[in-house]
Amino acid sequence: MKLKEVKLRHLKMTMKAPFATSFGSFQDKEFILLEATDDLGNSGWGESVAFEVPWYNEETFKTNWHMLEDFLIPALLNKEITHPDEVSEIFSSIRKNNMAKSTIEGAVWDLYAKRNQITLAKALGGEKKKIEVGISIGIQKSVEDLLQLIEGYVAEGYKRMKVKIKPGWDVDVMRQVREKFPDILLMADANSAYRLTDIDHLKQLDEFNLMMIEQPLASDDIVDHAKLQAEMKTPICLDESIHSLEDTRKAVELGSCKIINIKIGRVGGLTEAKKIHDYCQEQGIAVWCGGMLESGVGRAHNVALTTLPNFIMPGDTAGSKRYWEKDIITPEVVVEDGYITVPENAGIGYAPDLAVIEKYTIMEKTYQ
Ligand SMILES: O=C(O)CCC(=O)c1ccccc1C(=O)O
Ligand SMILES: [Mg+2]
Repeated sequence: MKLKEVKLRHLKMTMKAPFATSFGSFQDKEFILLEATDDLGNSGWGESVAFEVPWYNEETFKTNWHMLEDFLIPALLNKEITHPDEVSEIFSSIRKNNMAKSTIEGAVWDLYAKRNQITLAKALGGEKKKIEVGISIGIQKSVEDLLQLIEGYVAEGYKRMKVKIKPGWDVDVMRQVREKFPDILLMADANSAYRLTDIDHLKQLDEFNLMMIEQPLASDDIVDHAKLQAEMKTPICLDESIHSLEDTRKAVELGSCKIINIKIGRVGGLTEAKKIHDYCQEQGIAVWCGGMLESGVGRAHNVALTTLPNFIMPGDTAGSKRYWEKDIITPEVVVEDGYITVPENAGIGYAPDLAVIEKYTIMEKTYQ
């Protein structure tokens, strides 16, 4: 297959409610949608999960646009590609910029599946017909607000509650959540808000029977996480620290975590995500699929990846309506009783709605 044309669109969508983490709050989401057209006229879709501000990692949607326009699109246009795994090889001389790489690599995977008339899930080797999902809940104004939200999400059927924490919004909050909901699957995500010197404070979280604590320490650390894990009963899950299979191997060998959150963008695409999945499966390390407040296109990729067998814990891929008044795909991603039914149409399985996409588009540019 050959990519004959690539279109980048800069979209702006507004979430129903702000989402607050230890590093900042989001409501407007500006991001890049990529549409690649092959030699048969098929369209493959990818989404950049980089945010406007480099809080979560060093990339932004503008650095992604630059990388795509100046390096990544030219490296793929009109090149014969037999399998999407070749994309990461072609990009191997370009360092990092994983979210930029993943944007176009995802579109190539979608095209590959569409050309073979199979679902993206099947192309990846996934077999689940439905996937179990949880929900990630931002920092709230009051504990009452948080408890009320959790009550609603439990009633909707979400299988696992993830509560964002930061210094001043942690042990007491988790205690109150656990008291009110003694039996739910519960976890906390600190987004790197602590240091190893906070170890005595963090150890108090061991009381609450949490499934895991996600990324408590620095976003570039695996050494201090190993020291913390040795002292904590609660499993540590790494998010920000893991960019590749190599990072995963080192973290597992050091004992830095017992669980890995796989985000396709953070690791540079589906091929690397699958490698991490396979390695963790061999090592007995559980994985689950993280989220980046995606639109329907990125969400569809997450759904497909989660069909792989070692995604044994509910992910952060909530339904479209948790984020958007109107998502950009038809149908939207729907969660019923905590499950998403994996779509059966070829490729990502949801159809990007061009009319809706146009409404959210600020700028677009085509490359041939
Ligand atoms: O609902 C989602 O998409 C996941 C939300 C989430 O937790 C998150 C959102 C933005 C940046 C980082 C994270 C994270 O997983 O750390
Ligand atoms: Mg996280």
